[in-house]
Amino acid sequence: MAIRSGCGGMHHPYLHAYTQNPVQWPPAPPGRQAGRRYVVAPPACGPASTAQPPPRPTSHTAAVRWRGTHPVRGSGRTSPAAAAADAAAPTSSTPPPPPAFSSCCWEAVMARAPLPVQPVTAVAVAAAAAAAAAVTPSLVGGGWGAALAAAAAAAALTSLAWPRFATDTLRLHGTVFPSPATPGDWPLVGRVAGLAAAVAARRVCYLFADWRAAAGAPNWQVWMAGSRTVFITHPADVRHVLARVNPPRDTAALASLGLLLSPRMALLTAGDIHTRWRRLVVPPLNADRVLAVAVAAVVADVAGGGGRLAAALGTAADVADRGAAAGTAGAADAAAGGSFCPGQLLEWLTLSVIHEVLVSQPLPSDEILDKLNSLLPLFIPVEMVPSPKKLFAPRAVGRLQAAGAYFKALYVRHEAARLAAYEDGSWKAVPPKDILDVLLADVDQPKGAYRGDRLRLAADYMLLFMAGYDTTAHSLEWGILTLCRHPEVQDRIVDEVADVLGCSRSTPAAELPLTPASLDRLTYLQAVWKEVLRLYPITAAGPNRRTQVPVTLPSDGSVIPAGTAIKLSQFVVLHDEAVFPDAHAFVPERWLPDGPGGAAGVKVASGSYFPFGLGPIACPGRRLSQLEWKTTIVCILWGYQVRLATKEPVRGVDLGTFRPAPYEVRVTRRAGAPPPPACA
Ligand code: HEM
Repeated sequence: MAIRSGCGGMHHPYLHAYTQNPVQWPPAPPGRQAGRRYVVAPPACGPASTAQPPPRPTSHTAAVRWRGTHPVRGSGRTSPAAAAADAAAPTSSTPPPPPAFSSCCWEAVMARAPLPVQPVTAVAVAAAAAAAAAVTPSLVGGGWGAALAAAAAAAALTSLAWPRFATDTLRLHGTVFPSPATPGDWPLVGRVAGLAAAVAARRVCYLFADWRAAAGAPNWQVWMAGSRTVFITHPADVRHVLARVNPPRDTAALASLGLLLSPRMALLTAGDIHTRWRRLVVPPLNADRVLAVAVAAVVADVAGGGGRLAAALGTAADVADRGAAAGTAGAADAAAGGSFCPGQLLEWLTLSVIHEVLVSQPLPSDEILDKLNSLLPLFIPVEMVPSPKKLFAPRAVGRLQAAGAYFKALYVRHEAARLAAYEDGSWKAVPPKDILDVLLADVDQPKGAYRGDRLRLAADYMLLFMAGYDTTAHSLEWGILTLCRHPEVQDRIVDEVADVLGCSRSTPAAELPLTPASLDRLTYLQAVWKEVLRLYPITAAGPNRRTQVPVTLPSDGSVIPAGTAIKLSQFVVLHDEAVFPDAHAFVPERWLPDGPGGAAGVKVASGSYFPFGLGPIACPGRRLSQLEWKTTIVCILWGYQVRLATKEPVRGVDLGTFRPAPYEVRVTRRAGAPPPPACA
């Protein structure tokens, strides 16, 4: 049965989609869609390239010490199981046989040998500048000065106009994809203004969904200041590009991260250096003992005597109890502290967990959280200004660098303390107990991931803090919000915990037998987690990559030439009606074999599910985040029922990570729940 989200009238169509009236995707163009499945229409003019780019080399997993303790997923290689799953992917996504070459059209010829954009552009720009310099003095008088000014102006205009003309009109660079026919496209700068407005309004992922609707095709293109971005949202193409071709991330689109400490931060690197880093870090991040530490840290905060979230829940429930006894439940409760905003508490929780995982210590204060939170609003504006960014946004860059220096100092402190502990014997380096042990064991190894580069190591240390906290916190915010709207799902989760883990309702939440293995047995909870992340993917705008070789898309043989920026919008794919029937409704059952689509439906949905990315450089924190989410939800629901206290509709906010606008929850003690722990 489909369960619909229940928050009232919102403004944007895609926000509105989460209300009682889910909107349908606009129909796919003829030939692209049949029933629920994509079918491939033979191209009118067959593209030429039959050659697939060679798969990128994938890494081999696992530092020896951790072998056997981590799942293959995210370890940096494509496992045989993953390859088999890929091979068995639904028919909608199986690459069709390559179309035969037809010499009838120019595009097909160029698809076969797409010209690299930059050299052609450089020649056009130089020619325009030379012509302007030669002609201007004789036309308007003046000497070298006028000639130089004219050359510069001609070069600037040509570098904006030529790539678009060459690609869209002359068709020099592979397939021309449809462009969204929405207002806001200016001839020279393309959709820069529209994007800037969406950034300012924090609705970038919704803009991409608008573009998808306007383009009328799953893959489309937009121009921004002389460069083309191809958006790929056809599920088969997404899988092909991420899991098989695996182009590197578009470092130009992530340059602000490199300003923090080092442009050699793992997220910005590719090839061997990145492979070595993944081999070092991914296995321990997914090792059972590290995951068990994470689960225990969550239980301590949500259900333990001294936890912040536990305290907030307990206080709010006490107020509700008193209000109920005095007959004043409602606004009076809220005024008396009977409701709270979970956002900050969840960020504290997830940062505490990653702190434990990294350095085996509880988070000492709010300082690191404040530093990280102050960074996020800086990234997008710095990203939007041209390079050199220091020139165009000196203050924001200065603040980014100051934050980088803070994290470098933090790493240096942690390293010094750990080395001292090794020295005085209070901490054993072998076997490694946390990520800091793993990093320190490697840093000076001549064949290791870092080879003495401590600045890079500090940058990656910071990356783990950054990537590991707000993503999971927002997934929990979305989860709690969704559960507030669906009390019946709350009850079903509690029943499942009691049944599957064999727990009596009088067991305190802190004593539930929660481990990575036991949480894996909660299949309904798993379905709820997946569905929340489908409806609200945290990196909603999606991974961005840049092709290094020409890529032929399996859906229709379109060719994306080397050097093209591509975006794979999770928000669009994960709301695609062709793959997820009733895509804007909350339907956890779609992930259960006995749900509405049956086992086949689960298979189709799974084939297009990628909130953590896909392929060799997908998110290595998926499992950690999943366990944090499940543990938090179980610990909350075991003791309490949650309700939304905020009356207004809760909007989605895309600030690089996609989160709900702050909202308040009210909690009441669940009937039969054991008394809360005494506060430490
Ligand atoms: C709901 C939670 C999370 C979501 C939705 C998420 C999503 C993602 C996505 C989409 C990527 C990029 C994949 C690509 O480019 O194809 C990524 C990368 C990454 N994530 Fe996560 N993530 C989450 C939690 C975490 C956690 C808890 C950690 C903890 C360590 C983490 C660490 C990383 C790192 C280090 C990378 C870069 C990987 C690389 O460069 O190879 N993430 N994540």
